[in-house]
Amino acid sequence: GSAATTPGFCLTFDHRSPGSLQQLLANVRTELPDYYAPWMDVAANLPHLIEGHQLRREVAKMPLLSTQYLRGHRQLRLARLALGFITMGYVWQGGSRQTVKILPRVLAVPYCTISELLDLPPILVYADCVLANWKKRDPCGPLNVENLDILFSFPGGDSNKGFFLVSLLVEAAAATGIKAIPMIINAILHHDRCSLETALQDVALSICKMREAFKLIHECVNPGAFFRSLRIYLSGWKDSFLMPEGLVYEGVWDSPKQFSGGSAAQSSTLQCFDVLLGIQHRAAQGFSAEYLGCMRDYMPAAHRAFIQTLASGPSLRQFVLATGDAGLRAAFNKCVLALVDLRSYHIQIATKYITIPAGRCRAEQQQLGGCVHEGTSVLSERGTGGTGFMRFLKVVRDTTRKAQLTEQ
Ligand code: HEM
Ligand SMILES: N#Cc1ccc(NC(=O)NCc2cnc3scc(C#CC4CC4)n23)cc1
Repeated sequence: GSAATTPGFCLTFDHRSPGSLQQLLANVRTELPDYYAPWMDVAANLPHLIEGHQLRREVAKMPLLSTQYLRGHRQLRLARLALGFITMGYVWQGGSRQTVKILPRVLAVPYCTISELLDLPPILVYADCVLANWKKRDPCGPLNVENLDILFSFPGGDSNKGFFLVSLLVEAAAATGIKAIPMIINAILHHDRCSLETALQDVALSICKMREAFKLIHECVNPGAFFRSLRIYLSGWKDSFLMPEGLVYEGVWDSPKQFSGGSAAQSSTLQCFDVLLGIQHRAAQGFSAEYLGCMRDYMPAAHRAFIQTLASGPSLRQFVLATGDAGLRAAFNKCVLALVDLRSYHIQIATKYITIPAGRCRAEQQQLGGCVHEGTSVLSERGTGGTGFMRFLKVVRDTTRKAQLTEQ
């Protein structure tokens, strides 16, 4: 990873060049020993097995495999990705009507063993289905939608691919901003205003590029497919009225355990920029502060450590204010406003892909049979089309806006 050159304050992060990550996921089957074919075949066939109501039967036929033949971080991440998709498919295959209360030991035992090794919870997280769930068609080609594909999918067709790949491209656009962070810390420690201003401009530009990448969502994801299908499979079993006790991990723990549904609050990029800019999401409505904080436990250990290191380092806000330099204040505020802009755009997308389909669904509910109404993460409230998450997104956006530096 890249590190600041200043002794004693070393920022490193586990960013892989796309090349090596693409080696990891080049061909899912060959990437793991054949011994693991039972997992990979079911995971690669998940939409078909779920739609054909065969998933339970396939899992019942699965042997209990040992994790000892998995070699290195990449194979552990790939095995975890496959088992995570199968687990979510297994729990939510019957929608919210027939939820499963027990995860069979042939899944639970290896899934919890690998999760323990990777210091991640035994539930699908953002680092699985966005950060590790992709490969390049042409290994030497560019990182764009045409040359990318996802490895595993839920029912919901191409909208799966759109949702996960657009998120990945937004993350990729953040890379230059994240790489500027060690330079910023260095510039603060060396009182180097010029380098600091340049690095802040890189961060602002990177966040603008993230917003550009976001636009792809409109052509790659269908609101109905997202709301009625994909989001069900991302749901968790913590504070869930559908699974009030949580899930029994057979052969691992003898009482049910609760884990939060997948959320992009598990994305480390925006949390990095928040910490860099000193944006603290207060406990307004009791969600945003601890929710964003808790979600750090659902991030890869290296990402969690990077955020912690950043949070314990010198304060960029204090430094910029102390210099009284208008140019630095302007560069800092440009980063904050770029984040506000990104979050505002994201709220519009959440409205198009959740609030509106939820309203339509509720209208249908009055006429015809019901439709599922519960969000993936703990934020959404049942029946109200998940207004809990909308309040959360707006509080986070408004807190970001208040973080601008005014002349002291
Ligand atoms: C169909 C498209 C999308 C919908 C419906 C959507 C919806 C949501 C919802 C409901 C939340 C609240 C927390 C949660 O439940 O996860 C959220 C949070 C978040 N989403 Fe998305 N989102 C979408 C696309 C994206 C994309 C492409 C990104 C880019 C990385 C993204 C980044 C985030 C982040 C970083 C958060 C945490 C809150 C914040 O930091 O502002 N979202 N999103
Ligand atoms: N009703 C309702 C309602 C519907 C959806 C949600 N939340 C939701 O989909 N969160 C995930 C999310 C949000 N933004 C982004 S980018 C990439 C991801 C992802 C992922 C995988 C899960 C790890 N996400 C809340 C309520």
